Amino acid sequence: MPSIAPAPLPKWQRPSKTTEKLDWADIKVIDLSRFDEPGEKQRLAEDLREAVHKTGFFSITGTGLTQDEVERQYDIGQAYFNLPLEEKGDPKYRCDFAKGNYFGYRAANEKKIMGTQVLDNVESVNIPKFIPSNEHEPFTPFLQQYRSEIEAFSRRSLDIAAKVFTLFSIILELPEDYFSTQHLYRDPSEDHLRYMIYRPRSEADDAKVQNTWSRAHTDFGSLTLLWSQDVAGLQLKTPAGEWKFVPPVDNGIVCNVGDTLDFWSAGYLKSTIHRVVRPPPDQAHIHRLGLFYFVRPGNEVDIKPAPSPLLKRLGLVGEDAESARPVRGLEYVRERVKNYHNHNDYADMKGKKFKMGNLEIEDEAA
Ligand SMILES: O=C(O)CCC(=O)C(=O)O
Ligand SMILES: [Fe+2]
Repeated sequence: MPSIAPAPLPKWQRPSKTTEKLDWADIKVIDLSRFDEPGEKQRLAEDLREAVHKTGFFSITGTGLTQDEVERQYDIGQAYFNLPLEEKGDPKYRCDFAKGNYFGYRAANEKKIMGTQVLDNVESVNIPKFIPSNEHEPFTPFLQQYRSEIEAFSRRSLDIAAKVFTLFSIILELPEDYFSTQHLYRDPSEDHLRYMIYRPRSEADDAKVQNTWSRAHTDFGSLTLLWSQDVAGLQLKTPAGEWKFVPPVDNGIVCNVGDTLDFWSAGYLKSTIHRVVRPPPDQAHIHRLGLFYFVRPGNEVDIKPAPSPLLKRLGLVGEDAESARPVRGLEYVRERVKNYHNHNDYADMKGKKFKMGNLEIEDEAA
């Protein structure tokens, strides 16, 4: 097939940071630039321990990605969302929520929020890993033009995540590759690179839904990489139950632990509740474009507490942890996506739990 040069794209403009005084979370920043030097991994793991145990949110810098490489992904995302709805919303390329399949396009304005008439304002597209088992998953022709650079970025994202998994393994006193080998690029999983945009609503509509742009939730997989977002809105819930804004970190990536890693570590690595609210007044008009990589567990991987000496000493896993009938990676993620998205109303889930086999997670603690 002759290669066709991709259409040139308008540059995405990074929005200015807010000048409002917000209640920011204290986020640990881990610099990965010396990751491969002797003793460095161990030092970084120690530095990270408290943050992952308390909230599971932290930032990484020194990832090897340049600003230009990252912004190119925003250019592609912006151009994609500017397509007419008939094109990006073609049913062939949409998420199939009835099956819990999150690959493809999720349209805005199709679901109501918290029982009101106010509509969901989020559009996203989830791009699966570029491996043979995903050949028939949705990947729209527009994005296909940029396939080689999207694929390169997707692969590098998981390479970065693998470094974080190494730190988690060290923290739990497991072999260094314990988690990274359960999240290999070549193995089928629900991993995806995501472009996501929130469309501003009127102040009056936002007020009807308590300013909710994305309701409180935990992430469904193992680890989320969220490229530094200058439009404030993401908030995490602290162990004391307070909502705090997650601060941007220049040329950094905010990371947060998801449900499956929380289960895998018997709750030692925290999958913390977070949400997105209407941005502060100086940013509330901005179309809030975001870039993410969601790492999910391998489809066939057993989600059960790891045989970690630390977790055993803490009494978090018993010696017999190996015998319970575990839930598998694909099973958990598909069921969780279905439960979350396959309906017409993003209701308030305060106090509700999601259960699957021996796994249970609170969507939002009361
Ligand atoms: O848009 C954001 O800042 C966070 C979105 C999020 O939490 C998610 O998509 O899981
Ligand atoms: Fe999330």
